Amino acid sequence: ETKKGFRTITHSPSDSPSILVAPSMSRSIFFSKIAKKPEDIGNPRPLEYDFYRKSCPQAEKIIRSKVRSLYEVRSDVAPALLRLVFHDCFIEGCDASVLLDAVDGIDSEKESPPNETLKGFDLIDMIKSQLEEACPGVVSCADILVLGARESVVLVNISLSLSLCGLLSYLGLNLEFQAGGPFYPLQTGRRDSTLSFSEVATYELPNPQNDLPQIVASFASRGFNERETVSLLGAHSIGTIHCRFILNRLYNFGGTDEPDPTLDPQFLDLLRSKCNDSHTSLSPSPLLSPSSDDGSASRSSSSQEPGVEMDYQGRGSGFGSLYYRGLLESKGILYVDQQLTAEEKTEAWVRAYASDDSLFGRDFARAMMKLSNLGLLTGPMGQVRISCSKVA
Ligand code: HEM
Ligand SMILES: [Ca+2]
Repeated sequence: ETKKGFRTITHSPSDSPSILVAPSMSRSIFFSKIAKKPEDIGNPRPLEYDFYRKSCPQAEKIIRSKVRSLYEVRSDVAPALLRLVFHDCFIEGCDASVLLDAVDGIDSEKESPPNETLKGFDLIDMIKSQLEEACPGVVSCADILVLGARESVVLVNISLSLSLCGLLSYLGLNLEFQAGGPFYPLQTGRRDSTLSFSEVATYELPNPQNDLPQIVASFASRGFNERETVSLLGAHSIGTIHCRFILNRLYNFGGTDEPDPTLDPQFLDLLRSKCNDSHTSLSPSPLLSPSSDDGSASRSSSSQEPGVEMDYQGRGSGFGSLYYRGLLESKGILYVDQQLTAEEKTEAWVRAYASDDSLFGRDFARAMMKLSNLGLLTGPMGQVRISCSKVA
């Protein structure tokens, strides 16, 4: 009873000025309707390395092997889990709030417009059910999200370096390669929220049409500097962008009836060949015009929607550096991506990462650790859900 409504906000982004928060959406008003402050909660416990060592010693191993086995059969596993952790941690911290279904007429984050094309909920459920078999009620969905994203990053890099190794040995070059990319250590012991923050997600997740000052302000409101922001966007090395997010750049940029003039002309042709004009009327950007569509319906239909692979040249190797090299050649797919080269203060980092993979790897790993530790909700706050989409 009193458990429901527990919420700690160690990190409260709207306390700091954020141009992305609509004035009408005052957080305190929103919370006061649904959140009760617990009377006697004790001190929150810090995270620990291998938090589950006694309660569920095989937890991290189960997550790793499940992500790996899913990755072998589904190529979208890594991008789905990586994006999911960003969308969870950015909104009220890493508390699995993004996974909750709507209940009793309260909208869920999942259904908020910026989350309409999120994927990977089914993957989290599969991992969770294996953990529930091994240790019922012990491992939080929030920890599954951060650990699952970390395993995805490692896998992407392993497979990329292996394919590079394969190519080199095919060419008769026997160079030694260290497989595996930026692995980052993560502490555990996060707990799951009992609340979903639909309005916060709607107004505070960055929009693909944001310009550089908006991107910088948005990430700064979560404690990220420009260097960290540029490195995090390197996540856009993998996955798919649906056409709806870039149609305006291709056909009618800022109402001009012309494409975005900063796009490389050949690249523009390539993107147009994947996203033709007829899609314009079919799919207005949900991020520009929030719709009342059911989130799950548009999620399943978005898998059939046309899109552009982020590694569009089949570039294979190079999580990070090839994304940044693309930006230097005016071949950013999203408007936000290309905005990273709009000013010297961020372009300098784009250049640095374009030419130095290991610098990028280190910075990305550090920024992912920081992202994974936003807004901690630890015992005795929150709860451990049994099913990740429902409050326990
Ligand atoms: C300014 C900040 C950002 C904006 C506006 C943004 C926006 C977007 C958009 C519009 C898509 C395409 C979604 C679709 O077509 O379904 C996307 C995909 C993706 N984003 Fe971001 N993003 C941002 C930052 C990040 C960060 C920080 C991460 C992770 C650390 C991330 C990870 C991903 C991944 C992995 C995908 C591919 C998803 C997939 O293929 O399923 N993004 N992003
Ligand atoms: Ca969250």
